[in-house]
Amino acid sequence: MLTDHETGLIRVVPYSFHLIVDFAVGVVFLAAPFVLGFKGIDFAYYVVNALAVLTVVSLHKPEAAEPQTLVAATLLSIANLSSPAFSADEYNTSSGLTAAGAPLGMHGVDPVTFVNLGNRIDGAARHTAVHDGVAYYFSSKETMDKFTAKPAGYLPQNGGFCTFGVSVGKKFDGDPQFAAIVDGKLYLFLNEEIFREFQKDEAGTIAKDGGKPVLIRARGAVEAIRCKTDLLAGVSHVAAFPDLHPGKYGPVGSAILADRIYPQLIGNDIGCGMSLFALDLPARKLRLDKAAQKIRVLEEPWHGDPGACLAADGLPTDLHPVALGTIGGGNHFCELQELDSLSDDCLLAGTDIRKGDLMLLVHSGSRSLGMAVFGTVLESFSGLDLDSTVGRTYLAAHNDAVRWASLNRRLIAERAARALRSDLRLVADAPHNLIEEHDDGLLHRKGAAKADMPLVPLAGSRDALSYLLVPKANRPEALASLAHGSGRKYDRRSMAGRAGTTRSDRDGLIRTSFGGHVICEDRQLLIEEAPNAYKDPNQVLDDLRTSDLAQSVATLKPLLTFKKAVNRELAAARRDKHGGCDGADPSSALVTLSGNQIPEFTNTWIGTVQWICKSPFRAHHRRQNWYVGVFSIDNSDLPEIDLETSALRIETFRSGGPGGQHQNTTDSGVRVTHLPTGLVAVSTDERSQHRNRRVALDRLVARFILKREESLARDRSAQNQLHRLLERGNPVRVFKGEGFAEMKNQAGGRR
Ligand SMILES: Nc1nc2c(ncn2[C@@H]2O[C@H](COP(=O)(O)O)[C@@H](O)[C@H]2O)c(=O)[nH]1
Ligand SMILES: [Mn+2]
Repeated sequence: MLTDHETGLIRVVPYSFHLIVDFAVGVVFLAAPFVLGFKGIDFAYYVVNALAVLTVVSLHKPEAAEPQTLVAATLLSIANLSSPAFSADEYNTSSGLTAAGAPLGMHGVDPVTFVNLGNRIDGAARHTAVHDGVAYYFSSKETMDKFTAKPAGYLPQNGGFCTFGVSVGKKFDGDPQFAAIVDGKLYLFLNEEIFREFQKDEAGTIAKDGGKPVLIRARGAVEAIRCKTDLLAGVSHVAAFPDLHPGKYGPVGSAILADRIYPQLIGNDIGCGMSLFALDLPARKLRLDKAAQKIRVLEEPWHGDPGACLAADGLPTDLHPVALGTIGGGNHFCELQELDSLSDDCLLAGTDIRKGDLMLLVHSGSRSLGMAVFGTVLESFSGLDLDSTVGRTYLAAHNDAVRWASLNRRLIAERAARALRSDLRLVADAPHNLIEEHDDGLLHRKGAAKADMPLVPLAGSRDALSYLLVPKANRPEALASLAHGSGRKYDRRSMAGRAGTTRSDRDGLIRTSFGGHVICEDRQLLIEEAPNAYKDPNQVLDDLRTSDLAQSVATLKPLLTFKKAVNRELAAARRDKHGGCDGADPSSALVTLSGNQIPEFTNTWIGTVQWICKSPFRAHHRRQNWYVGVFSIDNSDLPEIDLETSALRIETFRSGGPGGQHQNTTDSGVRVTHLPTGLVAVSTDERSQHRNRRVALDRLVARFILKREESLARDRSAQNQLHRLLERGNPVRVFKGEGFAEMKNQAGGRR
């Protein structure tokens, strides 16, 4: 056995040598305090360290590695408790961990010999392959290579859980001693008794597992969704899809019908969705390296005409123009893909797409517009009544954000297409975070694609195929929705230990197994969004197919994924200014106060506050005096909108909206102007003037709230400049030390 010292002078040494060195260190540490006459804490320090080293060395038995494995296993399982590892939910890894700490599948039995020859042979740790976070042992390199080339051909069904258990909705250990191969697929069972039960009705038991894909693949999330929807009043129907996973406010991959509006179910990225476009450029003509340079334009602000674009899409001409044409952070992306296969041309007749075409898949939402809209109802955990002013106002602003997000995806695609000198046409636009008014209630889709349309994209990951789906129309229980992606397997925080841990690992993250490129110059984001953070999209597709919810008509191969580029000149300038660091730490903070004695309180703080202490963050900095400027900002004079006053001008006009013939005979369109602010809202959405008036008023209120949010944000950034006015000296309060003890003046008052 060898040990690998990644940072040592001699990297790989025999394990026995490693043990001898450790043993010698232990003996020296034990002898040193006696020889050198140490006492007290020094004595204890050496003895405790010596005993720890010698205990670990003594645990080793050369012929069997179990003790170390056990220690590692215990530590790892404790570590795993604190970071959700969904793979434990999807795969049966009850046989423990490998020596390297990965969960072990199939009880260490070689799945390839089992499937190919029906032989149950134990694999060896030296032939280990890891798939989806689970390790499998193989009896030879040949079987391991076979598995790596095509894992799906050898993996046990139902994640290695007992097939009979799964058929009755339970997850029991699947023991390879009790196994069956049916149609080339491997099924495992808990014990002999259960295995005999299975033999009574093989086909029936296997068929039953196909009906429960969600329960098998995401049990934790299903339990979470049940809890969540049990707590919400007025929920009448829930549909969950195979990409289901826990989200910040609620389950992602779900459609929920309720009689109230639950903004929390949608969160702040209102209108997020996937839009797929076909380019007029065949993949064979693409120069990937050149395209990678050109597509960086997406990081620059967009310089188009926002007013014209917004108006053309029936949106207010000044609705959040600043962020238009840009992707945003998180897992949003613009991906250049090749149409890899097309299953049935006639199904796609309308779209005129062919194998070998270049496509763009854009995933983006409503940026800070959605955040501002959500910010107005952040605390409405018990939902909003559709007939309340706040409910209608939220929904109107939400609807605008959904349309804004769709327009934004189109603008992003147009920018990318222009950079690649190509035209483009829309193939599918499917939002997946939105609320819709339906006859039987309010349909909340969170990470569930709107599927009452001919084609729906299903995103894989930047290193997996994506798919184009045709939804099945005859499944009302799916609430006109579908899976939107593969869904997260690991949360963002836990990705730090799962990807990009070594330099070569990190370098690998910007290449894909399809020979593609990834542009993501934010290292943390690159790791958080690594392909292994996601479930297998092929499995999601399989689940959709077996549940008869959709069929795939095209596969899309990722070539170039754009997420985030750094403007190198700007970054260098910023680094120079901040003396080598990027100046990313916050230099000011905004504190909002409420209550009735605010002036009395703030008067004792406004001015300069001094802190006397060596900085715990800058150990070598000699400075001991730090100053903070405290300024008061009063935003209580922002006007409230009052719809009952004569401050409104309401005009009607002949509408070009969906009024059909009706539109020519009456003035159904309504324009409302709020005279003090000049804000205008228009509606031609409805046939009746009365309803258009209501919609326009709702829009006006929503726009007013947005304006307030935007102006507050602007004020905040102006106020952040205040720290430049800081006076160093003459402090109103002085604090000392890491405990911030306040220093008093001679009269015993504040200094
Ligand atoms: N083709 C790509 N798909 C990706 C990428 N990163 C993530 N994804 C998939 O998109 C969905 C988006 O999920 P959401 O809940 O945040 O809307 C996710 O489930 C993945 O399947 C990528 O770079 N390329
Ligand atoms: Mn999304």
